[in-house]
Amino acid sequence: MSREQQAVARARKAFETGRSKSVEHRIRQLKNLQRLFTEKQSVISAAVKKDLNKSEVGTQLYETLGLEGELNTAINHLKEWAAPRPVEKNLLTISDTVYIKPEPLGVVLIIGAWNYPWAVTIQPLIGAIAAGNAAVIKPSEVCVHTAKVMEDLLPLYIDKELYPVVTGGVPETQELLRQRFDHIFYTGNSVVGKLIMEAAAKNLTPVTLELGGKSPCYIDKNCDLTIACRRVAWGKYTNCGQTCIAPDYILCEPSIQDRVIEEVKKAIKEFYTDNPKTCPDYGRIINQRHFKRIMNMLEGSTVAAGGDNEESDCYIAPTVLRDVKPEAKVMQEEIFGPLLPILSVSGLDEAIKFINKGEKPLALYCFSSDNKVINRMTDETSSGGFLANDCLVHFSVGSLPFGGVGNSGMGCYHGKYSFDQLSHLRSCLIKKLNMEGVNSMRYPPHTPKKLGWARFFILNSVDLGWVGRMALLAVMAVVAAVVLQTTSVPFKEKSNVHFKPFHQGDSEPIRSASHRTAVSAQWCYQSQYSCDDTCRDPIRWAAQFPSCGGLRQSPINIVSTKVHVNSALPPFNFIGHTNTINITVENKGHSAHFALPQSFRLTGGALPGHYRAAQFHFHWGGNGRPGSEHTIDGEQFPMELHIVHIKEPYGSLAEAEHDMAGIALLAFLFEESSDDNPHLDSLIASLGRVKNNGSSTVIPNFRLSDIIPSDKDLFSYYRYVGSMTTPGCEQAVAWTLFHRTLPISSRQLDAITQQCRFWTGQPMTDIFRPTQPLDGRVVYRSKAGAALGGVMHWWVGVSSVLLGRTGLIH
Ligand SMILES: NC(=O)c1ccc[n+]([C@@H]2O[C@H](COP(=O)([O-])OP(=O)(O)OC[C@H]3O[C@@H](n4cnc5c(N)ncnc54)[C@H](O)[C@@H]3O)[C@@H](O)[C@H]2O)c1
Ligand SMILES: CCCCCCCCCCCCC/C=C/C=O
Repeated sequence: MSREQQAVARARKAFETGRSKSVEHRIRQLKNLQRLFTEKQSVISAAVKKDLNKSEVGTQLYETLGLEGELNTAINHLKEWAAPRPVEKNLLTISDTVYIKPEPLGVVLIIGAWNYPWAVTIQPLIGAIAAGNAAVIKPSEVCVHTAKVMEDLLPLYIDKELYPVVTGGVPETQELLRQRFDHIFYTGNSVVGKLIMEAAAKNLTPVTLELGGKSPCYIDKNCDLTIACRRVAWGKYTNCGQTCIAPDYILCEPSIQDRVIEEVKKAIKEFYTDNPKTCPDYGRIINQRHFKRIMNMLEGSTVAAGGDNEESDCYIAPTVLRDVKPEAKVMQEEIFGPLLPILSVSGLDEAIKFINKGEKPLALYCFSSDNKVINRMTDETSSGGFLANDCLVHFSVGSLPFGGVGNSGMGCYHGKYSFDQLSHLRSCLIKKLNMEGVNSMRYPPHTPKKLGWARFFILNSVDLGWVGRMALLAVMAVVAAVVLQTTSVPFKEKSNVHFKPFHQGDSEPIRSASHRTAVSAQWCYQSQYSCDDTCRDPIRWAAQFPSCGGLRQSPINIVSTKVHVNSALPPFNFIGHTNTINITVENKGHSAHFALPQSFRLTGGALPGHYRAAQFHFHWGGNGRPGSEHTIDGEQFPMELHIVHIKEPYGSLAEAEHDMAGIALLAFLFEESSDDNPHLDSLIASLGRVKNNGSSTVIPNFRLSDIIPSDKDLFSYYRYVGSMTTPGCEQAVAWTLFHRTLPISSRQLDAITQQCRFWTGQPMTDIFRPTQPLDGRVVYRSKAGAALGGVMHWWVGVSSVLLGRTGLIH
């Protein structure tokens, strides 16, 4: 048996013991890797210095810092990633337990490249360990010193049977490729990528190919060229251009070429001094083969800056090439070195055409102050990743999938994507041996009538929460009976089927804090949108947050003559609202949130369960403009208060979002009064203390009952099912909009709207989402004196209306 065969066989045997599957074992191994990076930083850096002349700080900044971040994320989220993931169901599966169970694939082969030898080898390993696999690690032999350090150090920290390191070059890798793996994760060039895929095909082994290619960089004349060129120079010359996502070449109009050259030259000097050769932050070409390859590319091009080189030292200065033609040698393959060609294009149209003529790149960069240019570039091209006005940094955002498309690769990783990429996402459906009547529609003899029912059951997905599900089960039992009446298949079911919801914890992933931050950093209100700002305003939320384009979106315009009066909407019962407490208010970047304790609770109001308060916030306009989210008969009110409650036992919005009534939102509209509303004074004052995104303060001795009327006085309200009004627009909200308005003076309104700033620094005004289509939903209005007994009836009604949109139930 060859050394490679032995390593694979040992890893397989270790995998078969089952120990890699235990979440505790995975976390322990990841923590051991954390320890390695804490304890052996200097050994790691010394080897990388010898291989690529990277400084110790450079190695930390570009390689190990990212790994430490990935380790933290994996350790903190592993339980949630590995937990079963409940999915939406259709009516046929409503009483089943339907979920995705991530499971390990088996033994993964990781083949690393030399340019960021730690980042591209250990980052997939983190994913492989997190997903419960065994992994054979093959570092690049080109990075001689680093490969040796990996071979020596990894077995000292992690389970060496499960995760063996196999060193060697082409023959050793090919021997490994003759073994059977459950996944091959390769990083390197596209030519070898094809060989890897060919070898994998023999065993139908899935592959992830992290390849490279020529990543274009368009610089629009409409932008700050000093900043753009500094960022491009950083992206290009870091690691001497040997970065998979380095901007390969610049496309710009001829009129700005000279300025671009001057600005890039200035940045080179700023980063690497007048003599980059002696600068500790400027690297070297990995070996003489690559040195020669890069130098050959200069043939036929005009050097505008740099060009110095020394073969014995593998040194090539940061170099800029001007007036480069598409036929030039340097444009025929990925440069992977410190040459920066500039090609002339007549404008955006030609740049897009040029990019689309080439292979789909790993990264595409566009520098412009004009959102239209950036939008056209994203809309009309394709690439693994897209960055506007910066380079490289998307690699460090763990919530973004990193990977290529077409010739630049397949599959993706980083953060949870690494976990998913190296897991099998197994579909599970656990049915009970009852409710056979419902199945009769699929059993022969097949009839058009049964097909009609089958269409209804299959084409409707449901997301109704517990009470809704119970109601639908009742509907289904009736349907089953109807189907049976016409088919004479024996129906032996009891209609009181017990549905077992997931337990909190093993149910769904809690959305991570980093994810929420990423979400909040990208979207904006209409008032923030301007030519200079690239944020995503409400009409474009859905492009990034698909739920925002759903059919149950909020806010809405309520047409008072079209609401359905419903006597099954009883009053609420507020618990804790009269308590005096200290509350924290925080500027969240889009609005200010006033945190409420979970001891504040809500029942009644025909809500399907008990709810715990989470926070309240306001939506306002600015400069005398109204700012409510909901409108009544087209009228927008000065301000709107939302009190957010989460259904028990959910602990967060993420947990509640799959339940149609997982969130109960109480909304109050404000009307302008001539006198101040004294109860708002402390809130208004607190906003003055949280002017900027992220700032917070405490309001002492606060009582919610001071700003809203008591539950006894709140029997009159509108109810409909909708969504959160900010991204991700989760369609999980039972909305209650009270008839009773709250007073606020114009002076107070001005004070509120003039104090805070958005995350972008602009004044926080007009923070409301425009009203959304009703899309067939019904708005109900409560009728005073209703009885609690109608709750179930009411939710069945809501369900039927939603389902009735198909025309099958009325
Ligand atoms: N997408 C990414 O994340 C990423 C990251 C780094 C590098 N890259 C790309 O990788 C390329 C540079 O890396 P490289 O390919 O020079 O690295 P490399 O020479 O280190 O090769 C990569 C791996 O492939 C193995 N290998 C080489 N030839 C082989 C063969 N004939 N059969 C089997 N295995 C073989 C090597 O042993 C090595 O482990 C560039 O194109 C760059 O863009 C991509
Ligand atoms: C505040 C400092 C942020 C630094 C972020 C740097 C991210 C750059 C990542 C460079 C790429 C590293 C891995 C490259 C793989 C492909 O070759």
